[in-house]
Amino acid sequence: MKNSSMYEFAREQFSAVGVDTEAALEALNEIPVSMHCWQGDDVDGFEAPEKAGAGNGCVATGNYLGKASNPAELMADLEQAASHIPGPLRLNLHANYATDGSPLPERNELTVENFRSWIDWAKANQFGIDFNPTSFSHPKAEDGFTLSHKDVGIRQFWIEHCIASRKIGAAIGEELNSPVVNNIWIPDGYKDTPADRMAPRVRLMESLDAILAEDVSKKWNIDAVESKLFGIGVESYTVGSSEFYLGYAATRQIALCLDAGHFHPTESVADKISAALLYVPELLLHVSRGVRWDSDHVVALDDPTTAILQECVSSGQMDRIHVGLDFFDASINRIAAWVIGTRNAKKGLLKGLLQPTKQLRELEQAGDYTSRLAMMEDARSLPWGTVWNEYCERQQTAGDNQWLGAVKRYEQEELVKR
Ligand SMILES: C[C@H](O)[C@H](O)[C@@H](O)C(=O)CO
Ligand SMILES: [Mn+2]
Repeated sequence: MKNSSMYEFAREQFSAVGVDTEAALEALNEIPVSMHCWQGDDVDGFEAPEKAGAGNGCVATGNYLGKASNPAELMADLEQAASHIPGPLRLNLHANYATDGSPLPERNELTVENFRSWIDWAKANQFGIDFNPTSFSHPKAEDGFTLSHKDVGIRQFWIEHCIASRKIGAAIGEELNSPVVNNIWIPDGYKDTPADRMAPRVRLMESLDAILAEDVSKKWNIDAVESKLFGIGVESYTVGSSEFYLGYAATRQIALCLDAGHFHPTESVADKISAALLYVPELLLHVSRGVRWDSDHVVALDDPTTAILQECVSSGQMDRIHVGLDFFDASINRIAAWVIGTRNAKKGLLKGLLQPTKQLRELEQAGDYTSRLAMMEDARSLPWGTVWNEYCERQQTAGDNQWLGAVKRYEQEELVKR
């Protein structure tokens, strides 16, 4: 049976529970997903090799062939991945991926011109760009402290880097006519029990205030802050904890980043969305998959991930939520990792858009929880996969089970040469 006939049948089934699949497909096409550049090279970046790894708060494990090691390779790999992903995409760029300038300036002196090739690439490929200061993998982050460092000189260096990143974000946003989400994540914390939990947090708060004090266009640069529960070597105390950043983002009215891997494994990140949005203007999601810990596995279409993405759309707050990805798996083909994870994020959004939300809310309002559960559970077996394949077809992108061959060919033709 052709997918188009199957789609007509699926459309009727959704329509029977009050869901308009055409409206869902239109809405899906309005939600960009920000693909992170760092899946392509295990978070290495393009700076001097001696910097890579120093004070690195991110661990990619595996040694799959074909890692990108220069801008041309990373851009080609991104294009290969994007060709198998339907709908709008953005590029989530880290400051240590600066391409232009020889030698590259220190991080606190970076300017938009150091990212000129990325801007040209984004224009050519119709991507928006998001940005991140890189406060790790650097000699000044070697002891694991940056914006909360007790040394005022080191703190100042990272403050200047974050200010430079905000200016870069605003300039890119204006040039691409698409605001840049600029997300601050720092690795700061202690392996062992601290004697003073307050002082580093006061320093972090003051550093962030100094960063935000710089007048940068709010129209083109959206500031976000990302919390974390713990990291390898930072098991006992993270300066930028969830409570710290929720309070900070709420009081400074900036965006809060929720990384799905940065909470206790039994916490529901989906449940945090509506609560946080009462107090912060916007959210950035780092869609990721923690396996036992913040392992940054490729996004799967598992229940917790689906719940997060469903909640984004069913909350009716999608215009205040930015969807970004954050995983890095070096044990499998890196391009396939991007394709699988990004398609899954989009599938989760589609599943949310295909939920009979209005009807479920009416049942809830009427106190008919039996029917609410029955409808919610029956909705799970509606043929959303057929609607997804219709979307892929309309976007001239391969449907499920049809894209991997091209990625394997690219591996044989390009990646093996590296
Ligand atoms: C590379 C990213 O900035 C990083 O993954 C950060 O977002 C994070 O989640 C660190 O655990
Ligand atoms: Mn993250």
